[in-house]
Amino acid sequence: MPGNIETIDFQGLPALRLSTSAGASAVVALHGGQVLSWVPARGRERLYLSERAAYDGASPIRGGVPVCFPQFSTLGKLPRHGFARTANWSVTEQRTGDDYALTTLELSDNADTRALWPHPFTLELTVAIEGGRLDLELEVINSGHAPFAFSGALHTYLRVPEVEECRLEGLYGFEYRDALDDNAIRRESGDVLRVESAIDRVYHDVTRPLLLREDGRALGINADGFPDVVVWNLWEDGIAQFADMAPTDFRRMLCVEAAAARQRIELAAGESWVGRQTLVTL
Ligand SMILES: O=P(O)(O)OC[C@H]1O[C@H](O)[C@H](O)[C@@H](O)[C@@H]1O
Repeated sequence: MPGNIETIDFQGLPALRLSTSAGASAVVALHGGQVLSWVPARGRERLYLSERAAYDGASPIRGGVPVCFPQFSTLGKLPRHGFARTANWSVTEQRTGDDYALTTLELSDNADTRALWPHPFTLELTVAIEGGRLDLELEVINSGHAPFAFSGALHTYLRVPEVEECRLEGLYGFEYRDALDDNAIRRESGDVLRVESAIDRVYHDVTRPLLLREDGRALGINADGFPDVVVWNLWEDGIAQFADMAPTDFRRMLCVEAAAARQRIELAAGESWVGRQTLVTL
């Protein structure tokens, strides 16, 4: 039996469900072009999706993999994380094979995006599942006649059994900006990052794949094109300020984001840029 892709209704929003013969699956909402679920073959859900997430078709959905574009966080004048995560994307490709399923969603400039950001562009997000692997590829195309610059991220919310038991490896020696310490620039001194309090850091120019070890299992996290890695968890006091997350959910999630957050990426007219994030169960 080959892989399968079906159109579904997810909490009232149109979405695609991808599945493979080995039992892997993913759900991708057209709202935001957002992956909401990923279950690897012989595994369990690996993405955090809040039970209190809003599905009103206008708000960002809390969890999964929001696409932040053309602005990461508040690094500019646009709404936080830009407009791609609240825009309606369309499906341009669906492909399945014996052991994989793949879809591409697209978002191009329109009156709403041009009112906020005056540039012609196309975004293509390709989501592919195969065995224990999720591949996300974001292509940014400058379809206009002038250069533009953007920042952004694949804002991946990983579901973890207990955040304090997790160990994130691979960040040793990299410089980071600490948003919770007046944006101080520091250098990671530990081989292993343990999250035991609120964290909001942008690690710069990370050139190694990361490994998230949890109780008895591990996830490889690799990025390409995106220079930075954001690690984010609100912890107890922080999450209390968020209406769309349950108070104890800080224990169930850890954002490890593939990002272009330190410097904007310049894209000449007619040029394109590609960034990827791959998650692999180990
Ligand atoms: O609440 P949101 O707009 O989705 O942003 C959620 C978070 O995204 C990133 O990880 C930023 O580093 C955080 O500072 C921000 O709070």
